[in-house]
Amino acid sequence: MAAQETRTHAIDMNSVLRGQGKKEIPTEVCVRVEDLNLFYGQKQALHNVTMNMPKKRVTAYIGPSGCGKSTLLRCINRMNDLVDGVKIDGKVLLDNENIYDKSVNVAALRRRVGMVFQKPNPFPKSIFENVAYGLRIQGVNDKRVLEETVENALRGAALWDEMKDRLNDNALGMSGGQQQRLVIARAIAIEPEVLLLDEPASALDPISTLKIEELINELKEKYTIVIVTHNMQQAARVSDYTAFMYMGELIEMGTTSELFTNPRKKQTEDYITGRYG
Ligand SMILES: Nc1ncnc2c1ncn2[C@@H]1O[C@H](COP(=O)(O)OP(=O)(O)OP(=O)(O)O)[C@@H](O)[C@H]1O
Repeated sequence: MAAQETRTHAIDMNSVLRGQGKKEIPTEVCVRVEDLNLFYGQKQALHNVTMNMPKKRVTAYIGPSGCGKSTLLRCINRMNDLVDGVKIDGKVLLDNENIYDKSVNVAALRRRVGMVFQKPNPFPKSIFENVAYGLRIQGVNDKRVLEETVENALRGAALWDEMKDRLNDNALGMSGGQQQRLVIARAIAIEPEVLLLDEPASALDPISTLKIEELINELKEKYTIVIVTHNMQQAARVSDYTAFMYMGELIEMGTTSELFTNPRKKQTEDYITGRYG
């Protein structure tokens, strides 16, 4: 696997990520977006977006407010289906299967593609029950299985040591940063393949932000992560690949180091050098 990945980088990772230059999908691509257009009523919010998101890597979406980052992110677990008047054409392939096919079970899809929002949204339940929630709705009630899963998920979200003696406390009593890690624990408890993070640290203080960033770095060993961020330093710190969007279009995507040090498009350069946005 590692050798294969290295080879693909050598081919030209930029063209592979944009879905150009190669007809077949490289095996390590987890999510591929293909000719995606999205309309909110009459307003087109995404224009012909094509990109690949590699498996077990972090891909960041950056771009000015309103450019379509969250809209694109929400296409990956069909959250936009919940918005009235949305029309989507094109494909989003998860492990080569189009998640917009009629046969797809959306609830099952959302188990494979977990999502964490800008504001932590724990349920008004105990810490334990927040993390066990996904299993409970799948009908799992075995105490041992639940305890094991909750512990593993809290460890995975770097919360176990802080919370192991407070599992029965109400989650709403946790700090914002702890709540955000709890929500991540809730998402990983059901072992998704992909984690979508929509500005997960923007409501947090710098120390909690750092913890989330460290966590993202650990989580990518197991999950494919896609993160929307307003913060370019954060994208540079946490992501392997960065996609720059502008007015609903994907302008450029590449490895994070290339995009920030050697952007190919003037619009990208203007944005990362602070000339607009
Ligand atoms: N539910 C909705 N109904 C109608 N228009 C929407 C809806 N959600 C987003 N939009 C519009 O789609 C465009 C893209 O919005 P989106 O939230 O995806 O951008 P963004 O890049 O994530 O912005 P921000 O960085 O400010 O969160 C914007 O013009 C926005 O007003």
